[in-house]
Parts: sequence; structure tokens; C-alpha cells
Amino acid sequence: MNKPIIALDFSSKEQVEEFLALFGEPLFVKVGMELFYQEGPELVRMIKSKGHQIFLDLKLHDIPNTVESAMRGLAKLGVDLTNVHAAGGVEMMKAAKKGLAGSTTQLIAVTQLTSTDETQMHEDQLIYVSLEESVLHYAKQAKRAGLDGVVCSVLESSAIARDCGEAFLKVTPGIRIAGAAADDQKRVATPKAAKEQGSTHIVVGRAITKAQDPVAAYSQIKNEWSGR
Ligand SMILES: O=c1ccn([C@@H]2O[C@H](COP(=O)(O)O)[C@@H](O)[C@H]2O)c(=O)[nH]1
Repeated sequence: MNKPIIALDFSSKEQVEEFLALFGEPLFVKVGMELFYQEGPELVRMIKSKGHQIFLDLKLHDIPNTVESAMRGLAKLGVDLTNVHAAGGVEMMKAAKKGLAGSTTQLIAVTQLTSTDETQMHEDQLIYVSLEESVLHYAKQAKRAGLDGVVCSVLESSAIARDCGEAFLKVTPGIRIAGAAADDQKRVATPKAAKEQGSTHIVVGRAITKAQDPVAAYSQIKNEWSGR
């Protein structure tokens, strides 16, 4: 069972160090745009040197040549997982994979953000299919491009497992403890539901980082996710 991925949505290295010091065990953490744009590759190296696994969530989306070159740079960081937007297309996803050649970094694609619901997808993106159909389409495109999996919500995990296989990664943010506020997320689910629906990873930010006791919150989520 993969550890829950903790989204380190902080703005400074000091905040990250303070947070990580609370835990006496190796973690799987996510470094996203907020942190990376302020602290850069050095922060990633620091987290790695402490023995944690890293999902570098930069969601690249550009022309294939640019994405390939950017991935060539990211490959040197030795992170465990990174990503692109599937909306960039199969050619772009193949270029991203080419840029990572020779590294052990796994590559996944964002399908529809978990902050998007079907109405928004219709109105903002002019994509007139169901949200599940859109997510499944992007998942199949990612598989065709040779990627290791996708970012999706728990609500689509079982359909992706059916169409793309159980081993294809289903990395699912939008995780909330039962009854907690969804905040800006639209497609949310509990860690227990994620396990039942076949997610391979869960990504949890505020439910842990903003908790009164982040270690206790992490432990509760980890237990629910692992079925204990
Ligand atoms: O579709 C997506 C893709 C990425 N995320 C990221 O996951 C975390 C979720 O944070 P919470 O506080 O648990 O809501 C955050 O870093 C997002 O950038 C996502 O939510 N949805």
C-alpha cells in the first residue's frame, strides 16, 4: 500500500522543515507550484536528502519541445513522480516521457482537475461529454503515450482501472475526512472510498497541514487508507 502523499503547500523552506520535523518517519510528499516557484530545486534536494519520496507536481503544459527539455532538467532531480497536463496532447506527453529517459521518475498526466465539476467543464472548456468520459479519454491518451498513470478523482478510479488496468497509477487528490469542508475541491472522497474504488495513491494537503495535530491527522488518514 503506497503511503498517503502529503501536499506540502507551504511558501518557504523554513515552514517545510518545521513541518517535516514533526514526523519521525519517511514520508511521501508532494512539492507543488507554490513551493517550487519560491524555493526551487534546492528544496527538492533537501527533502530527498532526508529520505522522503517526492511527487513533483508542476503540471507541465506547453509545446512538445519545451516540455521535453524541461523534463530533461527535472530528471536530474531524481524525484519519484512528476506530471504533465493530458490536455497538452499525446505528442506532448510522449515528449515529456522522452525527456525523462534514463531516470527512474514515473510520469503521470492530470486529466480533469479535482476542482472542476461537469458544469464548469462544459462552460469553461466547451467539452460537452460527461466528466467521467472526459477523464477516461485523457487516461486512455496518457496510456497510449506510454505514461505510468494519471491524476484523477476517486470518483473515476474504478472506471480507469477497468479501461487502463489496475497497475496504471490513479493518483487521487480531493481527499477529505467524512463531513469535512470541500474548500475549493468539487470531486471529493474519503480515504476509505479511495481504497474501495481502486486509487493507487491519495494526495492530502489541508486535512493534514492545517490540522491542529498534523501527525495525528496523518495517522488517521493512513489507517483509513490502509484499511486498519
Ligand atoms: O486535480 C488536482 C491536481 C492536483 N491537486 C493538488 O493536490 C493538493 C490537494 O490539496 P488539498 O488541500 O488536500 O485540497 C493541492 O496541492 C493541489 O494542488 C488537486 O487538488 N487536484
